[in-house]
Amino acid sequence: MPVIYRSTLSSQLPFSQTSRQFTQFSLYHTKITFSSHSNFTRICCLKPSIMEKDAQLNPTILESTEEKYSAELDVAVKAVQMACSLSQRVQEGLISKANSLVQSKDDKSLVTIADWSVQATISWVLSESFGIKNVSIVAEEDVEALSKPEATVLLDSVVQTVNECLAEALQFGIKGPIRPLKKAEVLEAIRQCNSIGGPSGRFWVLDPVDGTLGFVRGDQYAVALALIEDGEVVLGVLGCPNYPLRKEWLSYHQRYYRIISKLTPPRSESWDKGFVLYARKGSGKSWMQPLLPQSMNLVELKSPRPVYVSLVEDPSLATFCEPVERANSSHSFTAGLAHSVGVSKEPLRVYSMVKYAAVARGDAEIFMKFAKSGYKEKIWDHAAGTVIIQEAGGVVTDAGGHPLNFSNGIYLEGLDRGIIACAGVQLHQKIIQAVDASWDSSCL
Ligand SMILES: Nc1ncnc2c1ncn2[C@@H]1O[C@H](COP(=O)(O)OS(=O)(=O)O)[C@@H](OP(=O)(O)O)[C@H]1O
Ligand SMILES: [Mg+2]
Ligand SMILES: [Mg+2]
Ligand SMILES: [Mg+2]
Repeated sequence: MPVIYRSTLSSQLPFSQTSRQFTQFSLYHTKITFSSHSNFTRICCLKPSIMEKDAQLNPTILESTEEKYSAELDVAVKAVQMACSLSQRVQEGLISKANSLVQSKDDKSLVTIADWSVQATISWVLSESFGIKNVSIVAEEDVEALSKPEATVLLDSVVQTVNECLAEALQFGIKGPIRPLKKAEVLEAIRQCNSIGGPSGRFWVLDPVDGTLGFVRGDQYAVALALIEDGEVVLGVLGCPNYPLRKEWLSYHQRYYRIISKLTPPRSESWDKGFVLYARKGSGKSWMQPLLPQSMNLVELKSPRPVYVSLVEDPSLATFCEPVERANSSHSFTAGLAHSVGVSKEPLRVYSMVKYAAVARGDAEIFMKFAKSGYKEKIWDHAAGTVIIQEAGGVVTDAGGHPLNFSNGIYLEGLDRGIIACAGVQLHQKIIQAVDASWDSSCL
């Protein structure tokens, strides 16, 4: 049973919260053995510089994580499975018809019927499952553009897409509505995601389609849902419908989607393309579940399996990933960092939080994002990915080495320069040092 232990030696350990993290620590130092007994945990350390002698941990069991949030996680995974199915269908339509149901927002970014439809669907499922009064959601999209008189066709498409998805809810283990939702109900479900987050209480964070640019280009995108309680991300669920079976295909971009969709009918088999990753804070594990193929129901789905970050520590063997668009992150700055720490492989440029998935699954060792000065990162672009990488054994901080702050509204307030996620502490430290060494001479 995963149990959180608080170590009396926490000041001496880089990781001190979970058994998985101890195991991770042991992998770096290979001199620690970890054993757990019924009421105490013992660490045997053969490296005197870390610990003088065998040591016992404080046996206080802070909390059994098995039960907490299990209902929320169950519903969240099912809701993201539904959202992946919905967005796959919309993406297939967009690509085959060069559809006009893509809009530009005021900030010139894109929004599609999938963004609104996923937001409405997940909002509806959460409210139905936990009661509308108990659900507070921070999410990316609003109803402004959809509510305009000239947006009737757009709204009709969203309503139809939501209802098609909810009609299949039972297949995903969710009770659907007794009749199709009306326009006003769909708008209300989207509008209800108007929480502004904050330091206390519980709220969900949703990016219905992360990487909308990748989505409209037939490429990678993600559906990201997280639960935050008292400022901490406690659950993360990340649907990656186009994540390929072979990691090398991640860099094929749209070509991959076109080739694969010709070779195999979409959603024909488990594990051929796409999955949902999820993690619960403190559990020490991140899990991967295949997407639910059409015509299969939940009980037939293959069991989830755990994922772990890569054990590669040597920068020359490491792969780093970053946003595709230069406008979203400085490619030249990260190229300089990579060079200075000895990363020689080509960067893996992929849309969306699929980059977090790549690190969590061990397909890449580093993710870096350095947005232009003045841009404020939103919590929904990072919450789910952060907890999933951490529980898979990795490290996620800002460029000053501080944890990301999800407790201050919709932005990652106080973010120091950029975001650095790594499979291991050593790579992470090297990059943080490289940022410090080169920041003043950068133009960021
Ligand atoms: N100027 C600027 N700088 C940095 N980041 C920005 C910027 N503008 C937008 N965004 C946010 O980036 C999200 C997409 O990030 P990606 O990593 O997918 O970028 S990229 O498309 O691969 O370049 C994207 O998420 P989605 O809108 O959900 O796609 C935005 O929240
Ligand atoms: Mg967007
Ligand atoms: Mg996003
Ligand atoms: Mg989005």
